Amino acid sequence: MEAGTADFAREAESSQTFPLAGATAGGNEVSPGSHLDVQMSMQLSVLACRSVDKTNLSKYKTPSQDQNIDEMDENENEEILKGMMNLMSRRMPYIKLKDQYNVLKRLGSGTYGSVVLAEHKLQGKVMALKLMKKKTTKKENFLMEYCVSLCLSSHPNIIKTLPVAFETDRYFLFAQEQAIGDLHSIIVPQDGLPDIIVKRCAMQLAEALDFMHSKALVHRDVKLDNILIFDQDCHHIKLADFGLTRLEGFHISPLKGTVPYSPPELCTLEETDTLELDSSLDIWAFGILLFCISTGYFPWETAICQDSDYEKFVVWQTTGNYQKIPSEWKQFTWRALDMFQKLLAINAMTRSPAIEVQKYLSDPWKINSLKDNSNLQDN
Ligand SMILES: Nc1ncnc2c1ncn2[C@@H]1O[C@H](COP(=O)(O)OP(=O)(O)OP(=O)(O)O)[C@@H](O)[C@H]1O
Repeated sequence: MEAGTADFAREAESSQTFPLAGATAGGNEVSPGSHLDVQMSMQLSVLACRSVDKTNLSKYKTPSQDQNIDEMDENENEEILKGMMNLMSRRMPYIKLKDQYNVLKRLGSGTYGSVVLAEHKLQGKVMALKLMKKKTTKKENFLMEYCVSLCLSSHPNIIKTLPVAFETDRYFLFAQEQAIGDLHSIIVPQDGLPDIIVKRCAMQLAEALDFMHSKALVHRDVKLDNILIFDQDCHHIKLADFGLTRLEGFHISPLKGTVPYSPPELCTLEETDTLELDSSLDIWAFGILLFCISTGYFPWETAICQDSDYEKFVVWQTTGNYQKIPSEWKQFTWRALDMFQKLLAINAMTRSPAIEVQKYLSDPWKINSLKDNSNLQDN
């Protein structure tokens, strides 16, 4: 069994235990209620199981096969996603929200809609419902986000999407487990979070990104608001919002995604040009996010040379001259700087995989945390 297949199989089992509104055992009908039937959940999960795992394939490939395997990988994943979206599209129930759910409160909102806490009236199950306005959301994009979220949700650091999706007059909706907030809400501006919490977040996010990237999926919107927390000390955090997620190789236009997190190759893209999507885009955003949670601010606004903060970073990187370290980077230890240089490599081809951060977890990252440690030892 390929890595990841067991997770998806577990997902298939767990979706059978999720309360099903009026589903007939083994039948195809979806009740006027909102839950997917058992067979539908199984089909989705089986399709997800077939997803090719790049890390596993690479064990068997010779260098001359590289290109073919990558193409096969992406094509197969695309077919799987299309299959899931087709199934979903044909089975998605149409309901009146108020008939089946009590909306308890708003949990958050974003560019494409809002997220509310809701209780299923019959089953009493409480869940987060993501609502996307039909006026501004193509059904295809909704289905893509839902299917990608469902495929990835077996990972412990990715938000769990429930087999519940439906439409109302005004919205497309799907359900997820409820978090207590997002990383943005706990960052202390201009100060950041303590080293120990930053490293906790780094480790969990690296695992989530590594999992996505092994399925040839690129998140494209890694940012503070999209990291959901389950406790104030970040012992348990999860990557969320797969609205922009696409397969590697997809062509993206300039300025999709959030600017301070965008890598130079995207910021400098001409209006009419496109960029072939690659996981290195998420790695850059991950590096920026780690800087943000460590310091409480962004290292620069936009990764273009007209931005003086970014320009100083480029000079330091291209000259390799440690005398040229910009002041805001001097608060980090040599080890942390080494890690940041790998995540924020200006040349996208040389950026490390997210999981590289694991090598740095036993070192202090902030210089003031070194002082704190020595004070602790002195006492
Ligand atoms: N499962 C959840 N539990 C608790 N809060 C959530 C959950 N999902 C989302 N939120 C909150 O709602 C906010 C918006 O959610 P989300 O990012 O999914 O919406 P969006 O419209 O896709 O946003 P964006 O503008 O980033 O594309 C999040 O930043 C978070 O604060």
